[in-house]
Amino acid sequence: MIEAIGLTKRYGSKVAVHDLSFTVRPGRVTGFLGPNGAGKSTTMRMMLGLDRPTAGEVRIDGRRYAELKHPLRTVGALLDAKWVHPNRSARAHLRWMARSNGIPERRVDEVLGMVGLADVANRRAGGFSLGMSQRLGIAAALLGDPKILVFDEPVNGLDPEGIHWIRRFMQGLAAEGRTVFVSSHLLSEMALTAEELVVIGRGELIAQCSTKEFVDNAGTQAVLVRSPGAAQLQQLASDQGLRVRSTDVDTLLIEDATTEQIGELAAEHRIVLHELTAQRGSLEDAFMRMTGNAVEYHTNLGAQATELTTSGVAR
Ligand SMILES: Nc1ncnc2c1ncn2[C@@H]1O[C@H](COP(=O)(O)OP(=O)(O)OP(=O)(O)O)[C@@H](O)[C@H]1O
Repeated sequence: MIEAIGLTKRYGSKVAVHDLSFTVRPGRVTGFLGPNGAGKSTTMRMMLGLDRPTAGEVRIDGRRYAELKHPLRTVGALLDAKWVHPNRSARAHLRWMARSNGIPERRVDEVLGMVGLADVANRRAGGFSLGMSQRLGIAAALLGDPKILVFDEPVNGLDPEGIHWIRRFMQGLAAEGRTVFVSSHLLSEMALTAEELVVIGRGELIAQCSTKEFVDNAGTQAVLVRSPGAAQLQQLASDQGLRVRSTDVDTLLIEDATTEQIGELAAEHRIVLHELTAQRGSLEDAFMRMTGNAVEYHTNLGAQATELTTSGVAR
């Protein structure tokens, strides 16, 4: 389990992370979601003892990183896939890491097999594609067989096959009972990968909840209606305070409404409907609205939900 408690990081006057508290539990993939610059990498670096918090702390199975007796056996991380000596082979790179951390060398071939790099184990890591480098980074994270894994944007720049592989691999690690914490700036990606989400914007917590709950709330709801009585229905819906756009003579788009609501309104006034369809706005657009600046967004997502003020600062 990973616990962030009141985590804050300032770089001079820049506040990268502010009073961030959340919990990451084992047995599922938890997505760490936020737009570029939201503070995900900074938070992950603090988790791994690579950056010192200005305030607050991170506990890994109840301890600070610096207190862990065998860090690599407790928590494995992929932060920067290109962090290898370019002239070393994949196997030599992992052997060097294993040796310096008291991990038996036989584990090297095990992890190379797990990530599908056994056939290229003796090739120069500097010549690896991004996808292969990511696999090597994951192999390094797995060397100590840790129960906790932290991956920073592992699918960035990968082709669909690479993305699919990493997604399935992370889900497999979680299914073994491990704690898997993975960052991304794409809600659509996290919706397919993670069961639980920690969402941040401008260094502050926006929500911690299940992915389903977040996605259900993130998409804007609208109802598309096609009807010979569109004009009358437009008037009725407007009278109820709904925002209605007419997209064609017989077609309306009614925002923040449900199909039940519009269907019943039409029935009450004996208006014939030819189509009644629920429409979802783009998930990414909704996500940017929720995490970006200059938005007023009220959410009741999860226990730790916060409310964004017009300046985008959570309170
Ligand atoms: N060493 C540093 N010195 C000054 N500012 C920094 C430093 N590291 C990060 N920042 C700033 O802190 C903020 C958070 O950055 P961070 O890299 O953690 O965000 P992120 O969510 O991981 O985004 P990205 O996906 O773009 O890396 C950004 O505004 C960034 O410019």
